[in-house]
Amino acid sequence: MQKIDESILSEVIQKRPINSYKGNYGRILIIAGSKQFGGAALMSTRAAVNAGAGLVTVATVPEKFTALNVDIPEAMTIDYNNSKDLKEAVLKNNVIVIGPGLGTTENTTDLINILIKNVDKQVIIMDASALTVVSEQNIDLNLFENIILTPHQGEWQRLSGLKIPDQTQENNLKKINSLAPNSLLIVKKHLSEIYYQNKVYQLISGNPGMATGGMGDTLTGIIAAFVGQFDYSLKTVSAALYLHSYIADKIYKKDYVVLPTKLASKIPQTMQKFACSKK
Ligand SMILES: NC(=O)C1=CN([C@@H]2O[C@H](COP(=O)(O)OP(=O)(O)OC[C@H]3O[C@@H](n4cnc5c(N)ncnc54)[C@H](O)[C@@H]3O)[C@@H](O)[C@H]2O)[C@@H](O)CC1
Ligand SMILES: Nc1ncnc2c1ncn2[C@@H]1O[C@H](COP(=O)(O)OP(=O)(O)O)[C@@H](O)[C@H]1O
Ligand SMILES: [Mg+2]
Repeated sequence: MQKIDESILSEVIQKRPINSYKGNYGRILIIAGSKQFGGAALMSTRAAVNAGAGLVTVATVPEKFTALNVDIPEAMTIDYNNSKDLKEAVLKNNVIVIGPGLGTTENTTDLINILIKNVDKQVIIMDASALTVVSEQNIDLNLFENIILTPHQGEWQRLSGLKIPDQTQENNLKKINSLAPNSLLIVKKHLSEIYYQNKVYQLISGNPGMATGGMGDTLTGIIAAFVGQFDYSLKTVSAALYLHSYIADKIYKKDYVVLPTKLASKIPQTMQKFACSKK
């Protein structure tokens, strides 16, 4: 089993070419949030914008537009219950996050079905409520050509049927190979693991200060921005996962709890540090 360490950051994070423009850095659609869980959409979006995504659109409930526009004016907003707008956004964007804060209502099932009908080669990052609904409704994950799954251990238990003590690397590998062999799976926990193409990779950073609501939502935004700017590969996703915990570890040296909003605020300076450290 390979470890994911700091060297991945300078390997993946690139200095920007002088004549580049926002269109070079990914079009990200984040389908997230609900009346109850607006913060999840905000935290995912903030992380995507701060991690350098070129253009970010959030599909959410209109009640959250003002909060989003005030907190993250860089992002655009659409109503996910307007299926025409959502369909257009799915077609237009190349990386799509679905799940944070959606809740497990029929509405979330409808959103997943719209995605299934309209998606082609876009990279899907499926998290949180979308994973729970997929487990409950037995939705076939193989309908997505490029999919990254980011369950925590509770969500992975629902998806895989494996109880937490049984979530060994061997069992997880077997399960993902039968559920969605072409996916990239991140099982989030202390020392998160990536399962990809029949191999396991383990993160060697992170801390218990990260055990706070919104930390996973923030990760989805970072992964989306990285895939949008760099490429869809194991290395890129590993770098996104590492950056998240790397910044959290720096904050944890001084702060008892690692606030997701604080973590997000430190993404641009940390990325610049690794981009500039390249020879
Ligand atoms: N501010 C916000 O709007 C927030 C919204 N959130 C949203 O709330 C919805 C429910 O997500 P939750 O994850 O809270 O609830 P879930 O019900 O999906 O997961 C929690 C369950 O999983 C179990 N569990 C086992 N191992 C776990 C682990 N390592 N980490 C977390 N849980 C573990 C817990 O005991 C509990 O039974 C999602 O849509 C999520 O995105 C959360 O992200 C928190 C912040
Ligand atoms: N004790 C811990 N050690 C290391 N990382 C942790 C710890 N607790 C939580 N994390 C990390 O924080 C994130 C939590 O994700 P998640 O449970 O989905 O949060 P939320 O849904 O509230 O946004 C994951 O990346 C997980 O690995
Ligand atoms: Mg989560």
